[in-house]
Amino acid sequence: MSAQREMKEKNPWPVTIIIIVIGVIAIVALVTVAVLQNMPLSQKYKYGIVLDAGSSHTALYIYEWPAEKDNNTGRVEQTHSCKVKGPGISSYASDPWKAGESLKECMKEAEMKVPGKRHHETPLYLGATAGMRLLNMENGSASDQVFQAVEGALQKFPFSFQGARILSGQEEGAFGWVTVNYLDDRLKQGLETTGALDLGGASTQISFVSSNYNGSESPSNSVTFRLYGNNYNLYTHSFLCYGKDQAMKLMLAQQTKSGPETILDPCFHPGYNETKSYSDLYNSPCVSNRKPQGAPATFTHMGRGNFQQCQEVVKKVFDFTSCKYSQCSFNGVFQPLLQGPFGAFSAYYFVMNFLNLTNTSIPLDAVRQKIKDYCATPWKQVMAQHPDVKVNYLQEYCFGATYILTLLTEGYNFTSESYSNIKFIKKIKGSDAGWTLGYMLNLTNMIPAEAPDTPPLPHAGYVSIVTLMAILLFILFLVSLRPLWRRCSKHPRII
Ligand SMILES: Nc1nc2c(ncn2[C@@H]2O[C@H](COP(=O)(O)OP(=O)(O)O)[C@@H](O)[C@H]2O)c(=O)[nH]1
Repeated sequence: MSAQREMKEKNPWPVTIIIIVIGVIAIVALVTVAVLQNMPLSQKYKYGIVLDAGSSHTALYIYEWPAEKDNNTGRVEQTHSCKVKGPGISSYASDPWKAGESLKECMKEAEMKVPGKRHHETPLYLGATAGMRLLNMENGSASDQVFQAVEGALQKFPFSFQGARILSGQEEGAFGWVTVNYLDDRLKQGLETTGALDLGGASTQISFVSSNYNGSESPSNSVTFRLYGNNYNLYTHSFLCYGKDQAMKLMLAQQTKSGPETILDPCFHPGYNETKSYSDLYNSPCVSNRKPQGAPATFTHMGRGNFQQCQEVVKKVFDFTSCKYSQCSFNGVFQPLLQGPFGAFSAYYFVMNFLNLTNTSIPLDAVRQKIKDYCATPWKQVMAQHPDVKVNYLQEYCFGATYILTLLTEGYNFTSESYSNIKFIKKIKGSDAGWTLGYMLNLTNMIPAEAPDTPPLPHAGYVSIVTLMAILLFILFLVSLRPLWRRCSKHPRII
C-alpha cells in the first residue's frame, strides 16, 4: 500500500498531462466558440431590381446586398445594368403593347443574373419620370394603357413585382440626392452632404442642403429626412420641360415662332442641314401651345455654330422676370443660396465628358472658349473626327454644352468660383448616379432613421481579446502548477 502511494507521489506526470490536455482542449474550445459565434454568416445575398423608365430610354438596374445586413448602409451595390433597346416607354403611346415587349430582353438578362432561388423574393420596381409625366398630362388614357402593358409584361417574370408608377419631380430629385450621399457614405457618417444635379431628357432636378433653408420659404421645395440619427432639410426642385431634349424644343420654338421654312441655328455646327417636321418639333406639351399658325409641314434646320448667339437664344427659354421669394433660380422658382459640393450626372456627364470638360478646375472662361471652338467646327469635320459616335448624340453636343453652362450659371447662379464645386459623375463606387438606388433603399426600408447599434468592439477586436485572455489564463494555469513541476523535475533525477 505504502509502496503504491509512494509511486503515485513520486510520479505525478499522468495527472499533470491530463490537466494540461484538458486545459488545452478547454482553451481551444473557448476560442473556437468565440470565433464561430462571431463569424459573419455565410454571405447570402439579397437582390432588388429597379427599372428607370426615362423619357429617352429605359434602363434596368440590379442591386445586391448581404442578406444579414438589410438595415445597414454602404453595402448595397449595383451589380448589373441593362439599357433597354428603343425609345422610352412614353414613345409607345400609339402602340402600348410594344412598351411591355421592349422590356423583355433586359428582364431575361435579370433572370439570368439573379440566382434562381432568390427570384421570388426579389422586389421589382418600375419608376417612370418626366417622359410619362408629359404623356400623362397630354393623354391620360394613353399613359394608363402604357402602364397596363408594362405591368402585364413585368408580372410574367418570376420576381416580386411591386408596381409601376410615375415619380413626382420632387421624388426624382430627392432620391437622386439620397443615392449620391448614400454611395459616398455621407449619410451614415453624418458628414456635409453633396448636392445633386440631374439633367434628364425631359426634366432637370437640383437638390441640396443649404443652412439658410429650413423649408419655411416655399415649402413645396422642401423634403425632410431623418437618416441614421441625422435630420436633413433638403431643398429640391424639378423643372419639367428643362431636360436636355425638351429644352432643345424650347430653344427651337424660339427660332420658329413665325413658322419659317429655314432657320440658321447658332446651336448647331456650320454645314449642318436637315429637314425637320413642325409637328414633330411641337409634339410635346412643353411647346405644343406655341406652334406657329399656318406653318409649313417642314423646315430646313441649318447650323451657324455660334456659341454666343446660341447662349442668347438659350437664355430666352428661362424666365427671369418675376420672383415672389427672397431669391429665385428662374421661372419664379425659389432657390436658397447654393452650398457645398455638387455631383452632376446623366446628360451633364454625357455632354461634358464628350467635350473633355469634366474637370471643373478649368476656369469657366476656358470652358466657354472650348465650347465656342467646338460649336464653330464644321459639321463635316465633327463627323469625320467622331465616326463611332451616334449622329443623334453628336449633333447635339454644341447645344447640350451651351445649355448646361447657361442653366448652371444663369439659371442656378453658379459663379466662376462655385462652378469648381461641381463634379461631373457617371458612377460612384460602381453604381450609377441617379434616383433608382435611393428609390429602392427607401421602399425596402434599408436606411434606418436612427443609427443602428454597433457592437462595442469590432469582430476582429473581439476575437483577438478572447484569444489573448485564453492564452494568459493558460499561462497562469501553468504557473499555478509550479510546485508540481519542481517535484516532477526532482524525481526523474537519477543520482
Ligand atoms: N451622349 C449621350 N447622351 C445620352 C446617352 N444616354 C442618354 N443620353 C441623352 O442624355 C439625355 C438624358 O438622358 P437620360 O439621363 O437617360 O434621361 P431620361 O431618358 O429622361 O431618363 C437625353 O437627351 C438622352 O438622349 C449616352 O449614352 N450618350
